[in-house]
Amino acid sequence: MTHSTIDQRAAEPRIVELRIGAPAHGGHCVARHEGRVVFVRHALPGELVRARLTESAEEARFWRADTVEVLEASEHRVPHFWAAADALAAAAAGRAPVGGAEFGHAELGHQRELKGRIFREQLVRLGRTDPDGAGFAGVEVPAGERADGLGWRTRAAFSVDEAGRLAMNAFRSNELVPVREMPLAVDAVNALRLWELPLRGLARVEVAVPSDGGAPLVLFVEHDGGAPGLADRAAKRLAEGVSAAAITQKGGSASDGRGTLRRLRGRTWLGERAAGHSYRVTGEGFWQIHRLAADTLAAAVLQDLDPRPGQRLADLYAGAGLFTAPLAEAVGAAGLVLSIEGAPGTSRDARRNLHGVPQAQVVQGRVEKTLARALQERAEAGGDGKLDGVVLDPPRTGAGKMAVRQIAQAGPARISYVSCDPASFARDLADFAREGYRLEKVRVLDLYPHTHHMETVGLLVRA
Ligand SMILES: C[S@@+](CC[C@H](N)C(=O)[O-])C[C@H]1O[C@@H](n2cnc3c(N)ncnc32)[C@H](O)[C@@H]1O
Repeated sequence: MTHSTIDQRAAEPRIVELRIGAPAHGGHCVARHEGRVVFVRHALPGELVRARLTESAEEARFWRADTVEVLEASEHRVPHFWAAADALAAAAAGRAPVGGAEFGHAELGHQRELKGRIFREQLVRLGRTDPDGAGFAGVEVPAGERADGLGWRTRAAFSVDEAGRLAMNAFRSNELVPVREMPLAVDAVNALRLWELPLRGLARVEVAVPSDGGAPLVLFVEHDGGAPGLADRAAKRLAEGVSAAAITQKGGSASDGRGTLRRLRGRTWLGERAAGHSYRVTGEGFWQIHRLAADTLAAAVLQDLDPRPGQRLADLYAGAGLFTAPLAEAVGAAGLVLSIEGAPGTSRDARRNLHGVPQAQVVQGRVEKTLARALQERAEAGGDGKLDGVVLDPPRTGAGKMAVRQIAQAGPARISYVSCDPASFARDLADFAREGYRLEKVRVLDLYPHTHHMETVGLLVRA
């Protein structure tokens, strides 16, 4: 019996005809084939499609499929804006579409409607919470967004194929698809024309551009033990003013403190501005991806937490200190913002960004391991170890029970929860409910147009 769920019979793909049902979390729609659930990509609710089974092990509870032909199209279907990500064009050419624009075949308004349905379903099913009771008013478009939903990514990561071409991965696959544009990225990324650089022998290329349009930083990721000088050669071909660095990955990324970042030209960091503050973000260090996200989220968090002078707050999963800086300003010298970030490189950025702000206490470590201890230390130093408010912005996996319990034990009156995943947000909501918190208000922002992702900002208060 095979334990692989990937359908290896590529020479003889199994095509099935499916009537498409509801949208599901993760960028799929649900269909049924001979009683079994099939998660179908690149289809829309109501459509009749022919789909290639991409995972179809007999023993699997559900299968996966990708649309290759639309027999009855939804009224919301539109031509895909990006050939490399267009599933139908890819199927016709006998290749897979690149991931990262999996909703590009739907009108933008319909994409947001689907995200709203998915969000509501996750909250009710996993969070036992009615989002409408918390004022959920549908997925919002951030102020300043382009009407076509393109040109928003300030960060992009590419692979390099064996022929040295800039490429991206197909969904859940090692298959590399060469690309010569990235329509979701800001113009400054496409203006680099990375696909024209000599990349053969490099592992990946990552690019970041400051949200306000400053000079880009290109990271050339070298294979461990790869030929020397490849990154230097590619960097020389970049336009003047573009910074470049090389990373040799030894099982991790530079911001994890396990890789090495080598300056090739210009700076190894980006200067970002948001919420009236300046930030330095090194190499691979975390910064919000959508050009409008940092300002939009900081404003939402400040509105929900409503910080006052002298208050004690915590910014958890703090990154380079995006929320810590404005919160520290609001609580003033008599207050406290405990800023906890796990990645050593990103935490070093936070330390630099908050240098000279004594009320911001930067702690590097995992929230679930450090929060209770940091508060205990404050209690031993004469405080009560309590917090007035908390903002948490965990990675896709969410905060988890241990972190939720420690946050609740600190007794904050207000918790602002920023989330990029409705499922983990919903699960954490259920844990917060067990600790006596309820969702008072929730907003969902479309900070990832043309993908299935969404950003949530929830305000929790004591029940
Ligand atoms: C979604 S980002 C948010 C960063 C920041 N709030 C911002 O908006 O720029 C999540 C951050 O959490 C960090 N992280 C992931 N797991 C963590 C953990 N268990 N404890 C602390 N930080 C963690 C990541 O390194 C990343 O910087």
